[in-house]
Amino acid sequence: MKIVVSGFKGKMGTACTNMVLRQEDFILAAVYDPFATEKHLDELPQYAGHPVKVFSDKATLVKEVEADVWIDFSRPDAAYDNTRFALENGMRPVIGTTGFSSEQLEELTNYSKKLGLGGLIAPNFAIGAVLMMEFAAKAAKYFPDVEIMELHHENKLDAPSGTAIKTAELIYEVRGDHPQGHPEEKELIEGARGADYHGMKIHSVRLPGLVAHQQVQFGSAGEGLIIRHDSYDRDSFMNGVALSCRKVMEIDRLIYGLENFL
Ligand SMILES: NC(=O)C1=CN([C@@H]2O[C@H](COP(=O)(O)OP(=O)(O)OC[C@H]3O[C@@H](n4cnc5c(N)ncnc54)[C@H](OP(=O)(O)O)[C@@H]3O)[C@@H](O)[C@H]2O)C=CC1
Ligand SMILES: O=C(O)C1=N[C@H](C(=O)O)C[C@H](O)C1
Repeated sequence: MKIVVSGFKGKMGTACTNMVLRQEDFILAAVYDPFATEKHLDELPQYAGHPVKVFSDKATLVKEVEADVWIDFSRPDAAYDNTRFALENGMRPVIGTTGFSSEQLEELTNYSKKLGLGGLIAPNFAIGAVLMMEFAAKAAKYFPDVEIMELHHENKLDAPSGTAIKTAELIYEVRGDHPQGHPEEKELIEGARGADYHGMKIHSVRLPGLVAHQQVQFGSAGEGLIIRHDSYDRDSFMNGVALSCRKVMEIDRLIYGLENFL
């Protein structure tokens, strides 16, 4: 299977290129980044002995390279364009980049169906994070009062995280709208109670030293329940990305969420 890694210079892009090079049935056909130069390959030890084409221009890439899968870990503001581009050019998208609106997800899904091309957009590729979301949705049936705290490294561009949004969506499916806290509560400093998603609060923490962590905290009369997941290392996402590259070859439309492959 021939794979392009988009955003290859980044933290996740670097982990993905290493992962692709480690898999016997994967070929790293090309790497893409709008700001890349050949010099970047020389600087990256993981490419030693592997002739890989580097592109800073998508149009040139598709003229010179044929690939089955487009892995993308770039920026929230590039996620839609890159996914659309992959589909338009016959590459199955495996997208970890966050920041899609629900309208964009719907449009891309419809487009992939028209083309009959498989793909996946997943806000989190760590198996433990998928389980955390499923457990949280299950608990919400019995514990409708919940707050989500997501904690990430200080270079993260989007807040709340894609994982927190997906978790909130799953919980909303179970419990619906549910105002929380005192009806007369007032924020003395704006934002003190976090973001509000159908009554549930989402808090975003950004600190050096963190990777990706989320705590879903439930409260009920006289008891509490905390479901927590920690990614200590970006390797935590790689089994999910590798699995998804194989699975998108077997389906004929774009899907949202790694849980669909587990
Ligand atoms: N789904 C999941 O499991 C996970 C998702 N993520 C998501 O992946 C994304 C990337 O995260 P991370 O690797 O930490 O970020 P980084 O900032 O480390 O890497 C992003 C890279 O993308 C490059 N880039 C900028 N614009 C484009 C573009 N238009 N096309 C392709 N590449 C581009 C950047 O280049 P430059 O620096 O020169 O601008 C940078 O090298 C984020 O949205 C994050 O939330 C992260 C971890 C797990
Ligand atoms: O930016 C990150 O690092 C991560 N982004 C994803 C998200 O927004 O949920 C997945 C994971 O939390 C790491």
